[in-house]
Amino acid sequence: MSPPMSRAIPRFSDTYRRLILAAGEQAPAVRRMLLCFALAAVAQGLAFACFFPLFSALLAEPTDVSAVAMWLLVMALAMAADLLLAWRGHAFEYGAAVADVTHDLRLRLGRHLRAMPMQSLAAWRTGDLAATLGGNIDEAVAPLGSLVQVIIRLMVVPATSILVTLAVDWRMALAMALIFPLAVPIHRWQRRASMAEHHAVAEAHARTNADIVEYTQGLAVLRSLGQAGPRTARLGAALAHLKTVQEEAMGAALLPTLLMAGLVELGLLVVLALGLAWVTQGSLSVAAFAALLVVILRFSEPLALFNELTQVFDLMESALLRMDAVVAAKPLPNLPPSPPPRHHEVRFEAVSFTYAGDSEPALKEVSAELAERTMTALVGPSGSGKSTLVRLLTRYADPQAGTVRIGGIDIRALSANDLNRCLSVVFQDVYLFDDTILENIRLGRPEASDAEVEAAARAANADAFIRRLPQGYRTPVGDIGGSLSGGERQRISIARAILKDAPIVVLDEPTAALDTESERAVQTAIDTLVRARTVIVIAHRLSTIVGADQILVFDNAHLVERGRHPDLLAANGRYASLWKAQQSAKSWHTAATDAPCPGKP
Ligand SMILES: Nc1ncnc2c1ncn2[C@@H]1O[C@H](COP(=O)(O)OP(=O)(O)OP(=O)(O)O)[C@@H](O)[C@H]1O
Repeated sequence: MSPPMSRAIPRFSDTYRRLILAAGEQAPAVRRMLLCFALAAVAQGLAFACFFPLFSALLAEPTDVSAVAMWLLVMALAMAADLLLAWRGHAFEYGAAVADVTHDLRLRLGRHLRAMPMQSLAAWRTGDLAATLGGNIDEAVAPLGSLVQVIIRLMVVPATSILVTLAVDWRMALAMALIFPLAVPIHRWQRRASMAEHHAVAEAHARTNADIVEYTQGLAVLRSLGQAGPRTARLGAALAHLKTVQEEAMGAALLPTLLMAGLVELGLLVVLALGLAWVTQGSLSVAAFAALLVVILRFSEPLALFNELTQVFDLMESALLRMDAVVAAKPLPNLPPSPPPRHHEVRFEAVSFTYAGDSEPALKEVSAELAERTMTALVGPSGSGKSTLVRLLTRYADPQAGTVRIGGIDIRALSANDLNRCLSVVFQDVYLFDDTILENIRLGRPEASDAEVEAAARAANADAFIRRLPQGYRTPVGDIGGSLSGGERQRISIARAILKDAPIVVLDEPTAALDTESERAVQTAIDTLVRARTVIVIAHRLSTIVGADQILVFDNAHLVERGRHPDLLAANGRYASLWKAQQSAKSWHTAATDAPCPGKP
């Protein structure tokens, strides 16, 4: 999904404001470009207006040669000014500025993504974000020069011509302006339809994009589950939806466009009829009428295309809106800054948290103290709030009530860098980037030397298998990604954490999905990582945490028990029943595997 967006017809002034915002540091250049286009259009309007005196001088008896020459000169000067100003405006488009705007915009949106709370980021699907950061930026910026120039011209040239004509003959000006009162509602109707369709097309695009990314990323899993076919059908449905929406969009825009073209033709006929009547009556000179026809023909044709042009404009608007939605996600508010903590015990003080959109809290008034250099295990049934507690420590989001402290300091007073330096998180799913193994480990501490990376890998029990890879540490993950086992990926992730050397380590049960042999190798790596650190481990298999200094037992968003393994067993409460359930499942499993296979002696 992506955040909702407004569907009102955008005013040109709104698009202008968004464009200037999107242009960032290049905003003055964009403003200059728009001004040049507007002035060029005024110059063109003035050039057209010269037809009236020019034709009058030309058709006078006898021909007023000096006046003809003068008006031709004025016309030529106005046209030269038009050309010069338009060229000046285009210099922006053809210069590096458009590339600069696009580049800056990507960087700025990237910075927003980094500062965006993880909870807001999680609301976007990956493909959706990729479409916004990739395609939408180009859609918003690329048409800037040519499109804006044409639209400005279409609005300013007729307006200027009409104003000048007003000074010559108010009836002709009125006749020329006849087209506009009817054109405005048709134009608004067309834009309303086109805006709705553009949103639908943009959403369908984003959905298809996200589906394609998900499909390709999950293809291995889908194949293993035999679901590649059914899922392809789902992707096919998304593509079919996109096609339908695109067809509808074209259909919806057609009628207003045809009406507009018809209206312009009708306006021409009316002006023609009126002009002829006035000429016959003798209240309008033939020269003025001829000039009127030239001018009106010159701008009526592009006016008929105005609707089609504004559709591209709406595409730009829709892209700008999607970027606005990224920018609208504000970073979490910080308290007045504090220096980094000097010790690293963790305290949760009456913390309550409800996810955006959920009605039930995920944590309710949880208070716990995790002493420095001790191991705390979080246990409890699925959905009881264990991961949420850890997320609050990483500032995935801030709790609605209560405080999280490291070394006595409210984490909202720590800079993102200081908080990040305090924490290493080892997840169950390890993400490896498309780079070498060496660089993947170096992510833990980018300034680490090769020797330090290798030392971390040795400590994480990963050195031996890395050296067996075709190019050792310099093997690109893309070449071997699929052939690394879960345990090997896990050890790369632990090597990262060892290299990072953060005082607090969070383990999201990294051995849960491993076979016994990999588990042993990873456990050795973990033992090195957690030495002399404050450790929080989310555990599903209670047998792995019997030695923990403290076990926090969660149930339905509440912290219901705490203590060491033997004490909790003796208390015979929630933990004891979880333990008994796991033990009996284990003995049932052993009994089942010990039993002879049916049909075998
Ligand atoms: N991103 C999210 N958006 C909305 N609700 C969420 C989100 N993540 C978790 N929840 C809800 O919050 C509650 C606590 O979830 P949490 O992941 O903290 O539980 P858990 O104990 O870690 O579960 P598990 O052992 O299955 O990982 C659950 O009801 C869950 O559905």
